[in-house]
Amino acid sequence: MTAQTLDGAATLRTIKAELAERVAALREQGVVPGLGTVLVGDDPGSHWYVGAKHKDCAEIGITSIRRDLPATATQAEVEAVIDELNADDACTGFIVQQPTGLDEFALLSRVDPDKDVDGLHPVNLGKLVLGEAGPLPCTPVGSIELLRRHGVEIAGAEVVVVGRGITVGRPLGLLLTRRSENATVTLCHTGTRDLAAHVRTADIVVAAAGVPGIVTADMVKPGAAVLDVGVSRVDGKVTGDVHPDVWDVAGWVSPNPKGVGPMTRAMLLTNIVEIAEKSVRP
Ligand SMILES: Nc1nc2c(c(=O)[nH]1)N[C@@H](CN(C=O)c1ccc(C(=O)N[C@@H](CCC(=O)O)C(=O)O)cc1)CN2
Repeated sequence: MTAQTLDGAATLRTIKAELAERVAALREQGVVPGLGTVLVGDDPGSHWYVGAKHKDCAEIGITSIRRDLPATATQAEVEAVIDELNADDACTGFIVQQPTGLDEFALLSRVDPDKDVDGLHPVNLGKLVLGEAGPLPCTPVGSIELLRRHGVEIAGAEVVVVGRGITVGRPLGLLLTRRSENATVTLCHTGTRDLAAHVRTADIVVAAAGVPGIVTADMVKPGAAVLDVGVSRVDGKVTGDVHPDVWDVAGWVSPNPKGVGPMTRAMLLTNIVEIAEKSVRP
């Protein structure tokens, strides 16, 4: 058996086509959405991600405001750029690309929560805990959207998330246990005693530990859906957390690349468009 593909690249194309229509409608009403990015340093991966985000924006009519700073930039210099984007009316929302090597909690906290298209500001993460509306973190919500658009049943599913990071694992547990998703979630991490025993129970596995190949075929229930979120670079090549032999057992697998990564970009675009639409119809 070979698993079916949870195709993030194709889904991104579909979502961009849908959003292009919404952006065109906004422009007709005189609203031009704009994405800002703050990038610190020379990490080639981060440069690629930021470049891809601006390319996506250009394709669907969102304008770009790009602020690239050298690796020597200080906390105060980055905070000054954040203040500038907070005050810029042409900037609907913006992100500080991680990692920065600086105090990221302080940087995230300085972003105007209403412009936080990453959904990672403490106020917006707090809203997620409380079940209030707000921008949602892009990778977790993109993972759910990928499953939904491929018809994978989430309600009632046993989900095992491997990884408790702030950008993926923790918020994903909160999203999946909302009434609208109704999944049962087990959050595993480096302190989990028997990871394989937990993963074996799962209808849906989300591998977001950043450990190449940590989820192997012997751990996966036949027919399960497996999302590969982890990104490591092995010999310069993107390598995920899901071992290739999982494709022989699972029902669905998201490849890596071309799985969850493009969905992160799709949800960033969605967050910008939603904030812009709110400015027209609050
Ligand atoms: N401020 C943020 N920083 C980071 C986030 C984030 O959500 N907000 N997540 C990751 C990186 N990330 C988004 O910025 C991201 C990851 C992957 C992709 C993507 O499209 N990947 C491609 C392949 C890329 C490659 O070949 O290297 C794919 O998976 O097909 C986009 C964005 C950390 N930082």
